[in-house]
Amino acid sequence: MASSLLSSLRHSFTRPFLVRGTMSSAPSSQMLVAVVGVGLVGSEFINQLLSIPSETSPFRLVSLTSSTRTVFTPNQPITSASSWKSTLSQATEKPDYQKLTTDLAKLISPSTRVALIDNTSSDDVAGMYPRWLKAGINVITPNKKAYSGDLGLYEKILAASKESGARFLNESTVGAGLPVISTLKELVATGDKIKKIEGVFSGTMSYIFNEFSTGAADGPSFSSVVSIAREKGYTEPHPADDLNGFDVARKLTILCRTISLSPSSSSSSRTSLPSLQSFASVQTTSLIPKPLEGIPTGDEFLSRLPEFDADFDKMRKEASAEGKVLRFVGVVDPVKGEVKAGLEKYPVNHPFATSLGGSDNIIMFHTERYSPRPLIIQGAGAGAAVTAMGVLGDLLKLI
Ligand SMILES: NC(=O)C1=CN([C@@H]2O[C@H](COP(=O)(O)OP(=O)(O)OC[C@H]3O[C@@H](n4cnc5c(N)ncnc54)[C@H](OP(=O)(O)O)[C@@H]3O)[C@@H](O)[C@H]2O)C=CC1
Ligand SMILES: N[C@@H](CC=O)C(=O)O
Ligand code: NA
Repeated sequence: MASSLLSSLRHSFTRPFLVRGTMSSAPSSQMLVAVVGVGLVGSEFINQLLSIPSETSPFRLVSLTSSTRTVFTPNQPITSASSWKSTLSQATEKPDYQKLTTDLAKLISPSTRVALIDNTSSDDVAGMYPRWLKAGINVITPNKKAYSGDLGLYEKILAASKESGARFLNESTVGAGLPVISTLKELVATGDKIKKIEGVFSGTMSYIFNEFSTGAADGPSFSSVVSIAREKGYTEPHPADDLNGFDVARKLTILCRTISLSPSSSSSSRTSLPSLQSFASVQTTSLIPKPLEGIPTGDEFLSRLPEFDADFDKMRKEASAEGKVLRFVGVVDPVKGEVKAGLEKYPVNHPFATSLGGSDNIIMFHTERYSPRPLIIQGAGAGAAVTAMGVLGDLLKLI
């Protein structure tokens, strides 16, 4: 998608340009890109970005920051997918977000814009968004922390973006690369009324229950499928952040706030949604056994999870005896004023039982226009490739 869109832009962009005294052949209007967080999604994003041919790309990768190191090279953009890791690992500078803000802001000009991509799950990095936006730096992220956290931070983000005109885009925060946020924005911006959004919003929970609860009374142990979900890169850095339902609660909060964002969204759908102070206001059922609450590392958590396999096995057997499967679902219901996330039982012939595989998400938008049959979006909802694609898709929206 990236290269065909970009090749159509070739003629309008390709002209010589000057960055701090360096001449090179590249687009006249350019977007300088700084990446913070080079884990699973971050690394894949960088590789996808660098796979766009540099002659046609309006993007220049000028900064990389991990949790321990940072590089800032506006005069010599990073172009090599095979060497960026060693460039960063040899860097001696420590991350300094105040300095990065100042350095990036200095690069902004009528022909040069800047986008910062946050591929961490850090609250501290999310807390920087208002400052970055105020400085005119566009922010793109799959990190749910800012948009689902404290309402005060979210309001500061909206205000900073309005003040400077810099944009914040977060498609990959819900359904990874699936077009969930953009679809919802278009529904409400064109005047449709959201009656209910329901679905399976967690790739991890989807994978776990697709494998664990198939309708049969027996199957693999709960702890074993959780470990595989982690190995496949679906879980949050700490898998308990998925199993406690908070990841789904965060996604539901983002959907609620996205509905409220549009000035043309109907007053009825806006006012009947509860005003969420944060994702913690969502009615959520946790799957974490009480004795495992608060375990600081994912490794320790997973090593103790087998102690509770028998409890999960009992739930599977009960569902099977009723001819049902277990699925972890989320609901945003502006009509009832309800937002909730929890484990439910569904008949074995229900779409949540028959049509999902792997890390699939399924999201059903019941709206005034899409009624009685909902608009349905389905596909992989976690994993580095699809998440990074959603982030790169957002970056492409800026040009
Ligand atoms: N994986 C998926 O399927 C999806 C992920 N997401 C979101 O994408 C984001 C990244 O996920 P993922 O790549 O899987 O997670 P990873 O744990 O693989 O990567 C996160 C990276 O962020 C780095 N990091 C943490 N704090 C900081 C900091 N203060 N400054 C710079 N770097 C920092 C970590 O470094 P270190 O290891 O050194 O701590 C780590 O490399 C998360 O917010 C996640 O919720 C969204 C949709 C799907
Ligand atoms: N851990 C999350 C990753 C994407 O948001 C999930 O499993 O859905
Ligand atoms: Na998405």
